[in-house]
Amino acid sequence: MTARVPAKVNVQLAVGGRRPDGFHGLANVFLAVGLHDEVTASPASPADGGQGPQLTVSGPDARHVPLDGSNLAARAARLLAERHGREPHVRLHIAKDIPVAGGMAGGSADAAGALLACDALWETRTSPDELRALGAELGSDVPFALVGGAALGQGRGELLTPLETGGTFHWVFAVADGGLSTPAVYRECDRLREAAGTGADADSVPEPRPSQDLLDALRTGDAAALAAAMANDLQAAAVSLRPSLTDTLKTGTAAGALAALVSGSGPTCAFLARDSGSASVIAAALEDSGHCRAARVTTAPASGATLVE
Ligand SMILES: C[C@](O)(CO)[C@H](O)COP(=O)(O)OP(=O)(O)OC[C@H]1O[C@@H](n2ccc(N)nc2=O)[C@H](O)[C@@H]1O
Ligand SMILES: Nc1ncnc2c1ncn2[C@@H]1O[C@H](COP(=O)(O)OP(=O)(O)OP(=O)(O)O)[C@@H](O)[C@H]1O
Repeated sequence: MTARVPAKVNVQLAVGGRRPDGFHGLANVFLAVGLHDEVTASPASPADGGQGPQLTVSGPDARHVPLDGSNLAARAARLLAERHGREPHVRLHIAKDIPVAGGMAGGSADAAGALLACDALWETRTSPDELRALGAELGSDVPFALVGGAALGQGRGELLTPLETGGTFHWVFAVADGGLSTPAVYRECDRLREAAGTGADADSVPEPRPSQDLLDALRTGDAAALAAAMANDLQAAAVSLRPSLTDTLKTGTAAGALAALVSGSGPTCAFLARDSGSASVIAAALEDSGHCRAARVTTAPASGATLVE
């Protein structure tokens, strides 16, 4: 059973104060984009070796993906098996195309794909609500990878409200050399807030809210209006940890992007383009500049995790 799962960009990431549990309250507007990982689950028996899922990974970034029990796809398979009182005997293969530690929720996509593919293989018939709840136990971005399209994530990002979208948005993603750690970027966001004297806790940071202009732009498919409303509260923290991102962002803007922003916790940078022609021009400029490892052109919205086999 193979599940195909999209990456995401956060067109708005409003970060509230740090909560007592260490997470941050969010108004997180997710948009699924057309870069995908595929997770294949096939039968395995204990005789094949090991107790838990047996994992293999292919793709250009495969060497950066952990193959031990910490892998989010393996954790997802174990969690689903435990919930259904069965052994997690399965072979999992991840065909990885989403940049690793890039702020595009690649690990979360693999967790969502493993939940869906194992549920089909094991015929455990888990409801979509229960799959999303299991996903939330694995990570804040996992429920969205199951749902796809566009959605507002509240709480720590796991409480989803689907959003309407009109038309197709054209994107370019500048993939950086090396990743950024999501917890480190949230910590840097707190540090910058404390250094600015505003405080970082939930009682000192205003409640994050989605922008109505942004939701309207998504609904009407108005790329220029979406560009004007996009914002990422983690961008300053990602740039503080990786100052060279400023050059990447400037390169895409100079090449005609309607807007440039860091994708989630970075370091991938996202550029919204007017149309597919403009996206190609932006991608070529980014590749020529040497400010990124690769530039990927794609469209949004994309569907959530889907079984393809
Ligand atoms: C940056 C985003 O990708 C935007 O969608 C997400 O907020 C991160 O989601 P994720 O990678 O699924 O993160 P999780 O695995 O849930 O949490 C990893 C770590 O990120 C930080 N974290 C995550 C989500 C959140 N709302 N507040 C946080 O402070 C915490 O330090 C947490 O221990
Ligand atoms: N299946 C997986 N694919 C990639 N990384 C994984 C996976 N499982 C665990 N990891 C670990 O998680 C870390 C973050 O990987 P991931 O690619 O999900 O980052 P990200 O895209 O920045 O996440 P997010 O956007 O959700 O914050 C990696 O450095 C790796 O150690």
